[in-house]
Amino acid sequence: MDAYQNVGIKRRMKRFFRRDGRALIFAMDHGFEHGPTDFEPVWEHVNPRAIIRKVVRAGIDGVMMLPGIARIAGDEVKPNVGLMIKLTSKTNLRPKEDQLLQSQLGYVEDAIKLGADAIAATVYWGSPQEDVMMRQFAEIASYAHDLGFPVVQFAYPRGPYINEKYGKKEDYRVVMYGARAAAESGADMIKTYWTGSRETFAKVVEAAAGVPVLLSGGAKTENPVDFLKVVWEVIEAGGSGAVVGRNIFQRENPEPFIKALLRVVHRNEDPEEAAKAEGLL
Ligand SMILES: O=C(COP(=O)(O)O)[C@@H](O)[C@H](O)[C@H](O)COP(=O)(O)O
Repeated sequence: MDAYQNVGIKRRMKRFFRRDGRALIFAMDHGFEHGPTDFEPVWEHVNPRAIIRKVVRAGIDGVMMLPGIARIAGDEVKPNVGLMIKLTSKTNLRPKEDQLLQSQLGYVEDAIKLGADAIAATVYWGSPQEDVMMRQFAEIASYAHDLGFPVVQFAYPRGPYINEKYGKKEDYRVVMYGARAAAESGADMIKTYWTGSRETFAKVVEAAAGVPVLLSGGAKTENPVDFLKVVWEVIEAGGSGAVVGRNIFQRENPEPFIKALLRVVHRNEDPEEAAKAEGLL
């Protein structure tokens, strides 16, 4: 028989993942992490209620946010949608030498009070401050797991030695290393970078040894089909879905785009066909 905690973790994972084991999650921590200028392309989306209402209406599986946004607008995340609360971040205003650190800005108890179904934290693998983030993640994960909550790691390889050794942080060997480190440190879900091809992303998924791997969206693509194609490759590679921010809230009309993404994630639809079906082409 499972321990109580395991039952809670499994049950809460299902708040995000459908029966096919995949999820499309909306990310909305940018006002803090990048600054409100990220919302300038469609300024009405600076209002968390306005954008969350749209993504929920479009059928999103989960929403990720920091505790303060959950306090302001968490009630827009309807009970059938998973709520992921992230407890670490940094501002873009920090001096450059401190940009490779995510600090803890909230507590597991508060995320639970706010109705979280999962708790998230970032680790910049390869950062000179990797040690701090590893400990932060360990503390958050240990406590959340004790209480039956799944923990999501944003496993982002970033640091000077990575650039020196591999040239870029998206090199599949680096992303694969971060995903493996996330799995070995006890994550229940992993969010990481696109590696540029289905073959290399498949290796990232394998390195994660059964822990679901989700794509971290990245900058908005001008042509929506370009992003749908990346998500399609992620799914074909065995990825479990995507966590998407700018590609959603920087679009004037995000609802048909989300519906097209859901077609790709949950129905393996061809990206162009999905875009056509939702009137994007
Ligand atoms: O990790 C984040 C930002 O990462 P970054 O430092 O911009 O690479 C998250 O805060 C975002 O929520 C995540 O990147 C998903 O949003 P998009 O990248 O799709 O906008």
